[in-house]
Amino acid sequence: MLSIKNVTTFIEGKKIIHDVSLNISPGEIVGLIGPNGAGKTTFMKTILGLTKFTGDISIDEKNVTEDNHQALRKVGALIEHPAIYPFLTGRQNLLLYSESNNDLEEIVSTLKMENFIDKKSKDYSLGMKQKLGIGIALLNDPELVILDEPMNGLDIESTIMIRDVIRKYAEQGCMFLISSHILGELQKVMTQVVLLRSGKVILNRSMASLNQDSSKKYFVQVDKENLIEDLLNHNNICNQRVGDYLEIDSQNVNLMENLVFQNGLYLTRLEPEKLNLEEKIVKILTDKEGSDNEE
Ligand SMILES: Nc1ncnc2c1ncn2[C@@H]1O[C@H](COP(=O)(O)OP(=O)(O)OP(=O)(O)O)[C@@H](O)[C@H]1O
Repeated sequence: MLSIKNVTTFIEGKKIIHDVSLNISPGEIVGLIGPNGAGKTTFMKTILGLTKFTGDISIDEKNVTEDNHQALRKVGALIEHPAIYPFLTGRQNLLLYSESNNDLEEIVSTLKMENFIDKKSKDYSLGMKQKLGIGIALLNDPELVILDEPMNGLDIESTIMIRDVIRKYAEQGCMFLISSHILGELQKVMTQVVLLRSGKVILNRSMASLNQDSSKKYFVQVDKENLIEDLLNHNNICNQRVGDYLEIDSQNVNLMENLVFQNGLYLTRLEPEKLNLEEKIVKILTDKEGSDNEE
């Protein structure tokens, strides 16, 4: 378990991360999102003991401090640019970190790197470097893997492959913290979403609960459109016209259905509101902006 309690990070005396708390359990894939400059990379670096911070960070109850990285023994990371020696081959780069040859070979094959792994990495494309960087992060059976924008430079085939690899490792209990600007991509793998803004966590939710949330409102349409609004108003059911349908709260759906039935109307549409993740995030950020301005 990764446990982060009240962590505040300073860079050059400036507070970049503000009092963040977060837990990640084995098998969880946490997506870290937020606007440019929100502090995602800094937060990841802090977990890796690379910045000054106050608060507590522990991995399996071992504390991470700026000068004691023992707790990070089972942590793999790819932050910003992969740390690759350009005049070594990909395999030689992996060998610098690897504790087991079998594991190394498996990673080369899982990440489909056979056709370039024995060439000098100075000649690699962006995508090849990225795959090698992810390979280094996955070496030695890690308990936690931290990936900053892992899909950078990857083609569609490689993106799908990396997604499958992340899922496979998570199924075996590995924890992931992954940042990405491509929300749709993260959405396909993450089990929990953390939204950072100005160094503060403004959302930390499981994807399951976030998806449930979107069903708070329902769209309703009936055959005799002119009657339904009056019927709902008469029975104190709050509703709002949006184009050619009405929007009502989910707790009023049963009542509305009974009224429609009792009054001989026919429901032609009843659907939960489904915002996509991007719309939800924009809405959360805009709402937060509004409440900040009121403060
Ligand atoms: N070495 C540094 N010196 C000074 N300020 C820094 C340094 N590193 C980061 N910052 C500041 O910290 C804030 C957060 O930066 P960070 O790179 O963590 O954000 P981010 O969410 O990863 O951004 P992006 O999505 O653009 O990559 C920014 O205001 C940035 O200017």
